[in-house]
Amino acid sequence: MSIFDYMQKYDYEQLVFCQDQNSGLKAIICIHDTTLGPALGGTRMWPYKNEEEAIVDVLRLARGMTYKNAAAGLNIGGGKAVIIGDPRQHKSEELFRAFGRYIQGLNGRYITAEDVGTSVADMDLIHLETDYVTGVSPAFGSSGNPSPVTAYGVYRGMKAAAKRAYGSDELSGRVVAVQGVGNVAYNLCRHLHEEGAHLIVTDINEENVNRAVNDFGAKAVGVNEIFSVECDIFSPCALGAVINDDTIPLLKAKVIAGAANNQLKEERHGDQIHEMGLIYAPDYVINAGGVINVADELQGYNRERALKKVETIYDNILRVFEIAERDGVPSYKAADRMAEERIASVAKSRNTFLQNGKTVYHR
Ligand SMILES: NC(=O)c1ccc[n+]([C@@H]2O[C@H](COP(=O)([O-])OP(=O)(O)OC[C@H]3O[C@@H](n4cnc5c(N)ncnc54)[C@H](O)[C@@H]3O)[C@@H](O)[C@H]2O)c1
Ligand SMILES: CC(C)C[C@H](N)C(=O)O
Repeated sequence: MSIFDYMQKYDYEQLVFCQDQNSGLKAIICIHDTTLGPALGGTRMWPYKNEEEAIVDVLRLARGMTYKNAAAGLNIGGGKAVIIGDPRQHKSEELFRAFGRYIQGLNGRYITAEDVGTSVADMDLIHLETDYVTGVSPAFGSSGNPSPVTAYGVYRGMKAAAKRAYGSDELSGRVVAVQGVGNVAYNLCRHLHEEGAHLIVTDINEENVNRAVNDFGAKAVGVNEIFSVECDIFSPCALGAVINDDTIPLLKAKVIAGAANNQLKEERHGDQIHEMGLIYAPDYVINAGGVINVADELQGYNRERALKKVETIYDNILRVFEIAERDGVPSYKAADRMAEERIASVAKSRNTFLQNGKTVYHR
């Protein structure tokens, strides 16, 4: 399919290619939809094999942010950026500053933040060239690393999913199996441990496993074992596509609730777990804490206000289950409907009330 055909199919607004010979920057910024507000989404740095792989990724990720931001109740549209390169080798001040200048050139239509392969330090460099970056160091009045706040949102969403499955959101005594104990999941484990949940963890990084074992008394298992352990809740917090033909038959949990993006390998896997009676908290609804936190910076960052908003992930997850019941669909489809209904209703009200062609922010 041609790029324009694909953009037309999912109604993308803009795709921007950025090249800077001096720093070696090769980046792509994608703005999917700005109905709700400026497009906000992180910058991923990844050693893509070729340009096509990078284009496909940025298109998919940007559309995902439209849904994530809408479902979270933010007045923010969806976008994302990718930098082609190895984050362990190709980072430099010049590269991020060049990238920042391209973002500035979009004059606020796209606002960036952290994603896989980028950090607060990288955002600080981008910030030297543009106003349109979030997740910058707290020293600049910004919100810093989004991961702990993402974790808090996942914890809240997990409680809502437990309520749906077991009639109580109490996690004390529940067994939670966590796949990947990195930045987000370490903080998630802390919340779960404090509430009295029992943790089973795995990671390809031994140091991360040891940290969870030592700090929270977690039981460590092998990376393939995690899918089949006896537990109440399975929490995918590593990479995407872990709910698939191979793993579904192994799962013992009644609830799936974790931080990873794109957990379902294909939509049909969402149908399959629904038919099996599993309670699945859709990934982009439960892991929206990070973007809710960085979006708060657009009003002048207030951590208390941001955390209050992150708490509403609990209600958003329950609302998804209500829509699923209302429409007789799996929860992943219900989440899409929740996001689409909100975008459509705001678009309609703008058509009705906007007469001067200017953008207004509905708060
Ligand atoms: N950081 C955020 O604020 C945020 C926000 C939304 C979504 N997410 C998503 O949540 C997930 C975790 O993000 P993070 O920031 O904690 O990343 P991270 O890299 O810090 O943690 C991921 C962990 O998973 C481990 N891992 C990778 N492959 C594995 C495998 N096959 N088996 C077991 N462990 C494996 C890694 O070693 C690492 O410890 C990612 O999918 C990310 O896209 C993160
Ligand atoms: C804006 C970022 C903090 C968003 C985060 N990378 C996510 O996937 O939700």
